[in-house]
Amino acid sequence: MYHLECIKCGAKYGPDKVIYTCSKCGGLLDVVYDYSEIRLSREDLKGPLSVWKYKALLPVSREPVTLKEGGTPIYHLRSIGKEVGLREAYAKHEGMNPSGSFKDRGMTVGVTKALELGMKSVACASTGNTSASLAVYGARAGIPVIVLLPSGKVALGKVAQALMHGAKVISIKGNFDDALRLVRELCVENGIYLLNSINPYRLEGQKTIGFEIVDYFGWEVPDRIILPVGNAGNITAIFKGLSEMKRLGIIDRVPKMTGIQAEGSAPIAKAIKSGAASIAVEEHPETVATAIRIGDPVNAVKALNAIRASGGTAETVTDEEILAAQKMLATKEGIGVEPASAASVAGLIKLRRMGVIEKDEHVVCVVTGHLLKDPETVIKNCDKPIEVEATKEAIEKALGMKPSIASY
Ligand SMILES: Cc1ncc(COP(=O)(O)O)c(C=O)c1O
Repeated sequence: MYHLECIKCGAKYGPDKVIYTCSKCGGLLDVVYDYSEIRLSREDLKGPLSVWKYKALLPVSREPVTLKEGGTPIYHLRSIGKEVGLREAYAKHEGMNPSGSFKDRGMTVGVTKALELGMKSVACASTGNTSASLAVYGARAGIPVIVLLPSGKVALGKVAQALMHGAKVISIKGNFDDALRLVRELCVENGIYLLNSINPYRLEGQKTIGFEIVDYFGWEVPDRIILPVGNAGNITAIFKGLSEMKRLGIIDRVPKMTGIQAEGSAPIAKAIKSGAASIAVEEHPETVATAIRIGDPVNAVKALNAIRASGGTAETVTDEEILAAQKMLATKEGIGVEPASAASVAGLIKLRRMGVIEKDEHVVCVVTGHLLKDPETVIKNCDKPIEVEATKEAIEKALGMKPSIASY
């Protein structure tokens, strides 16, 4: 059994209530299980990785709306690790989920919950990936999807997905924070189910990233998990899930949760660095990593706690560092990710060079979305294809080769 609980005033709500924040104090809600009832051991968790493998710690009872999400690969970062002097550096590639980002973990649970609650339509505001994922899972479930996007600031692949999977796409003349404020009002006033990460059920799905990481390493807990941070749902979710596993005796500690933000959009990193109790909202967030272009992260309170309680940290990286890390991952490791995802690896490089990450640490970077999500940024930052006549000689010349014998 489980209920919803306000993290601020402790008010409790039944699992069937459609509610996103505490109606008494406005605080964020958590899904809280009756942990004494959950019998779960390492023995019960044998078999391949997937979101629904961890059903005992997920808050739905009906058949899930699923596209076989989760089970994403973990890669050893041999070249990057060598370059920064870190043997145990890994990347978990969440771009290998059905819609190409980690959001699918939240949506398989969130959309299933929407059906369980009898909701007839779903909506979200999005920097792109949430909308793509919700469109996919709404289509799978057969319910209408509405998405609000900040006009001109969403990567092309993500808009294409939302459109093709049949969502009603509204582009607003404002930023993500405006879109989220508006969609919250829209949902509450019109009985539409809100599936942004303020919805605690969505975060339950996302916590399975952490489960899969410790499961993959044979329940050996990495020293640190590094994530890009936007609305701060993911870092919060992974911390919650791993804290639950610790409570159940499946693991013995929780990794240092480490959040990376783009320099122009960094309210959480700034609060961590200054020791402030709460964030100062960034009115005009800006970064090439549009997925994390968020000035007023809705899960800030939870994220600050996750970082501090785990002994982690937060850091900023420049757009140049993000794009350089994206290129390094692509060309030196064969791992294709979108800019926001590369922020975690840019953060790894920076924190290692600063000496914050020690050389014998075991570190996992979560790379959150696939390279093809944002083709425009790639095209802007790579050499253009070389156009030549359709002859072997022209190709050889373009490749700087000596003309072959046959052409004499
Ligand atoms: C690719 C990618 N990385 C990171 C994030 C940030 O995740 P969160 O909002 O949970 O901090 C997002 C959010 O949209 C994203 O799409």
